[in-house]
Amino acid sequence: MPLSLPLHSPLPNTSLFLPLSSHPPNFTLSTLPTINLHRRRRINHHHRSLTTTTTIRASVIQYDTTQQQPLLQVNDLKAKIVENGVEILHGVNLTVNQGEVHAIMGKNGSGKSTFAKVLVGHPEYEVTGGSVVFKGENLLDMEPEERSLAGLFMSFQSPVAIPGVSNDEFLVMAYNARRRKLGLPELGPLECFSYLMEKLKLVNMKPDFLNRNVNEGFSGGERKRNEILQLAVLGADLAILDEIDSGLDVDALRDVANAVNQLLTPKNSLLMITHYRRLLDLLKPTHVHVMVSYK
Ligand SMILES: Nc1ncnc2c1ncn2[C@@H]1O[C@H](COP(=O)(O)OP(=O)(O)OP(=O)(O)O)[C@@H](O)[C@H]1O
Repeated sequence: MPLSLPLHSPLPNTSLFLPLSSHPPNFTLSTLPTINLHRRRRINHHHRSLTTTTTIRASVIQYDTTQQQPLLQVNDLKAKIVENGVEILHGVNLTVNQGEVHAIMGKNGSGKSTFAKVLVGHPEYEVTGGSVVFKGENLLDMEPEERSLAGLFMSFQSPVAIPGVSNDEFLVMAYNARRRKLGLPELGPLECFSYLMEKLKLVNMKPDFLNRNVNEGFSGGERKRNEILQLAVLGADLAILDEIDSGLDVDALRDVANAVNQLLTPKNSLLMITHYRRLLDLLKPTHVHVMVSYK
């Protein structure tokens, strides 16, 4: 069923653009448009209503009526750019429960990528206020690597190359580190090989990708596909995909969406940033948030 709200634009109701000091209790769900959403097979609800969110200069206000286990709880998160001290996030609130698929949309420069990068501990940003709880733990106290080992995964808009490290070396190293963290024994070379082959198939990638250095010489689309391979291999409780659809041709987009859909379970969640409806049609979000710059 198509969404009735033009998802690429801010909410039409200007009364929703709140002053920065406003909090969700000022609003009730009935003041917001409720949209019938695609039925998701993995959730046993025949009908879900879409929770619409508005953001003021990167302040997300969310209306959540679900009762599932919270995976990520962001409360009044504020962050600035380290280099110039400019505050980009002015108090973001967001809750992602297990089994949910959230999409963040909004204009260029509204702070979507900054928000995602702050969640994974990107060194360009400094958190100046608020809290982030991930799986019951204070995420902001963790180093970026610990966040990843704890089950947070992010695909970047422009994933970087790692010269001199082959894809399979990287994946085996990262996967075994995650297994250790989960208290599981490391996989040996043969077990790893068959595990990686299975994941390559899921993403519809050729085995020769494993021998190439991570992202070195990869086309834009290959880099994006490779990000999903990393997600498939490492697994994640919360996967953040930042514009995974940009620059992908039709076949690659379908492969990426198929793989992501197969990786989703009622226990894990997805937070995707996108400008395009076509990804929403393929990944069927349970919640859509619109980030709006307040000037
Ligand atoms: N490291 C940085 N140095 C300087 N400015 C930055 C930095 N990171 C973010 N910004 C600025 O912060 C604002 C938000 O950027 P961000 O990339 O988060 O926006 P976005 O909503 O993801 O945009 P887009 O849709 O274009 O990807 C922009 O004005 C951007 O120029």
